[in-house]
Amino acid sequence: MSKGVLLVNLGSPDSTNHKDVKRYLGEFLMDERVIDVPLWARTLLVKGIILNTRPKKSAEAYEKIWWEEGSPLIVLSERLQSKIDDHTSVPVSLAMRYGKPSIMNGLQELYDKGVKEVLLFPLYPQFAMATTETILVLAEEIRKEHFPDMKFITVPPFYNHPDYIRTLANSISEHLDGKDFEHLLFSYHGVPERHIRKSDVTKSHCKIDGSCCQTASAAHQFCYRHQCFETTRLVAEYLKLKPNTYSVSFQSRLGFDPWLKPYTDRTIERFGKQGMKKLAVVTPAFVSDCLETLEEIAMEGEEIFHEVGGKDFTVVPCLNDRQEWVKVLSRWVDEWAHQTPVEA
Ligand SMILES: C=CC1=C(C)c2cc3[nH]c(cc4nc(cc5[nH]c(cc1n2)c(C)c5CCC(=O)O)C(CCC(=O)O)=C4C)c(C)c3C=C
Ligand SMILES: [Fe+2]
Ligand SMILES: [Fe+2]
Repeated sequence: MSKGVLLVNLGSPDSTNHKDVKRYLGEFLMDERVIDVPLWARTLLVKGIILNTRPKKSAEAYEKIWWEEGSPLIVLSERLQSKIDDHTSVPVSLAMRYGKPSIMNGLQELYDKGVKEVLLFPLYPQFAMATTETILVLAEEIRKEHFPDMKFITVPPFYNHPDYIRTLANSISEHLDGKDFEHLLFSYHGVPERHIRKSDVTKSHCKIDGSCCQTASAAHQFCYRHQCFETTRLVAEYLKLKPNTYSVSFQSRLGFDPWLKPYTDRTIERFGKQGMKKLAVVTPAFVSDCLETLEEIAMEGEEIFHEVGGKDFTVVPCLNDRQEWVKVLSRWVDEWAHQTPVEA
């Protein structure tokens, strides 16, 4: 059976104009796995409130980070896809969960090349209902309706995979080489605490307290918080970071519900107020630089740190199309592509 790969990332608006940003945010936030309330409440919240105010603020933010070629997230994802495609023996396509290129188009592109077995590859190291799960659910709906003879295999979250940990650790040490910093902050995209409880397959493990994520449980296969802590622990171990020289925080909170804590903005502020002068930040929930890393961390985060007396603020770029990362992903793809199927 002919094989191919579909890399899937989050997506961006088509441009920074208000109409495009509003359309993109509408599609994103009306996803029941992103704002997980009943349809009537989501419609009221998103169309009645958020879309009246947020697009202006978001468009201004996108304006600050937009490249001549387009959205950094899309451009960087395209570069990654093109390099993996060059390094592997099977066709590799790219899709976005929201906006363009769509998952439908990505699957069609592979189908037109004769692909019948697709490696679905969500570009998220850690599992979340708002990222990995929503991609898999939509892709399956499209498959059933349009490509019933296609078969899917899914790449699981790779938050603790030794290749990913090594690549991330090498990228951190390379970017911080020769830089004198007091603390390394691992800032992950946040999610509402409710999402963690919803994804708990045991229905009783995730208490979101000091210890649940460190106590072995079947829940951790789908626990975003556990997986963020594990990525951090393994990278810290690899880099031999000393205790208290690194920590975890969660960024990009939206709305009034409790999200995973501690919040990144408040953490940066606290560090500065405590007299810290040199802070480094890495954002391992994102494989490609995007609005959340280039604007929220590199611009807003730096401003907060400076306002409270901090001096050096260093941001480690995402893995993007880094050579070591391209090699790792290409090897994962080729290992899958050359597996001989086990006869039933
Ligand atoms: C309201 C809920 C949101 C949840 C839950 C959420 C989870 C989540 N998101 C990412 C990755 C990205 N998010 C990005 C932008 C972004 N995220 C939200 C909201 C939620 N995200 C909004 C409203 C936006 C748009 C921008 C804004 O108005 O602030 C991006 C950047 C996209 C880009 O074009 O650059 C990424 C990437 C993860 C990994 C995640 C859960 C783990
Ligand atoms: Fe987000
Ligand atoms: Fe947990």
